[in-house]
Amino acid sequence: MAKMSFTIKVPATSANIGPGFDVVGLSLSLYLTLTITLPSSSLADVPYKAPEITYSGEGADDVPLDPYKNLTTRVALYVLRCNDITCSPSHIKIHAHNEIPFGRGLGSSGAAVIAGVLLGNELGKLNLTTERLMDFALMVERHPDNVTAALVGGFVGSYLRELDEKDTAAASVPLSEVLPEYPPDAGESWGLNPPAPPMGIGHYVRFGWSESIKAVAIIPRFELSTAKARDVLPTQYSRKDLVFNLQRLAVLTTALAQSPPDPDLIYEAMKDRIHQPYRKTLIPGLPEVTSQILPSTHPGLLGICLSGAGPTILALATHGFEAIAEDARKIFLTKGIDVDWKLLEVVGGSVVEQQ
Ligand SMILES: Nc1ncnc2c1ncn2[C@@H]1O[C@H](COP(=O)(O)OP(=O)(O)O)[C@@H](O)[C@H]1O
Ligand SMILES: N[C@@H](CCOP(=O)(O)O)C(=O)O
Repeated sequence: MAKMSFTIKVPATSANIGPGFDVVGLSLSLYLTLTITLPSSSLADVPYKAPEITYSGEGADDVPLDPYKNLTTRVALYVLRCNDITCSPSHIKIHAHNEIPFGRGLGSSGAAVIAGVLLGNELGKLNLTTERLMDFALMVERHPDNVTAALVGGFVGSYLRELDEKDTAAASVPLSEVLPEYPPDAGESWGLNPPAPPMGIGHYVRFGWSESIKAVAIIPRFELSTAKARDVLPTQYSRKDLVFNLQRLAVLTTALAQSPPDPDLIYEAMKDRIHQPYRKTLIPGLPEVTSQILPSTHPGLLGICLSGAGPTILALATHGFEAIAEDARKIFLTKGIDVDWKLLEVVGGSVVEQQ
């Protein structure tokens, strides 16, 4: 039987970049790559067979290989079912190779969600626009910073449109309804389609990025789920703290595009009072690393912050990468935490390629 295949390659992301909590994201050079093989001839006479998943790389020991439990294939099925396609094509094989560590603040779940949306779009031959792909991703991920950067690439800012009452209700359905448990028990029907997203939920703009700036990801060897790191955040903030972040974010989005980048401007512009102060209880060493590694002590450093919900630290720098990472390692070691570090580039967004 002749086979056809295609690949879906989705980058890692670092969200927030200090003051831009739930607003800005950066796509980085670590990838989740799916290779999908499907039979080219009809299998009308053969019983249906659900996708067969194999997996290598980060998370390989933990990730569910059951297509009704795996995040990526569940999201693909959500996209298909919202478009009146009841299941994936029969007899497909999906190999996932993942370089993005789980639960470290480098957007592994955002990448899995975008991979799933793109997979559903390809399998269903749906030709969805970028805007509609985003709608589906936002029904699962709910904050736009990682998924936008993972889909479109680069340094991006995004907001969620104010929805009317009906669309607010549609966009607020629990995740268990968006990604219900499948398949039904033998003999039972698949039920109604899951709730489709409202149209045009997310909007974004890509900022400039100075090519001289690289990202040092200092990755502690422990996982922190984004849900847990969101649970420690307050629901209300003082005007002083909001203005502190807004002032810095306004400067940061342009300062990172300037050549040469100005460390005096950027270091201060990457400070935050909305999420990092609350997350330090979950990440021993966070305040020390972000306050002791400075442009004056580490030439080349531009700014330093928590990556996404953590625990990874993101240092933006033009040179001196190793000294920054090794000194961060020393500080984390005083708290009993070992780290790995990677020098990453800012890259383009997701790519689907027919083989
Ligand atoms: N490639 C993947 N395939 C399936 N599930 C994934 C994949 N990547 C991440 N996940 C799921 O997302 C979880 C991590 O999400 P989250 O807590 O938001 O952290 P992160 O900062 O890495 O996005 C993992 O524990 C796993 O359940
Ligand atoms: N804005 C979110 C970003 C979460 O990113 P992740 O990579 O940790 O999933 C937050 O800060 O909670």
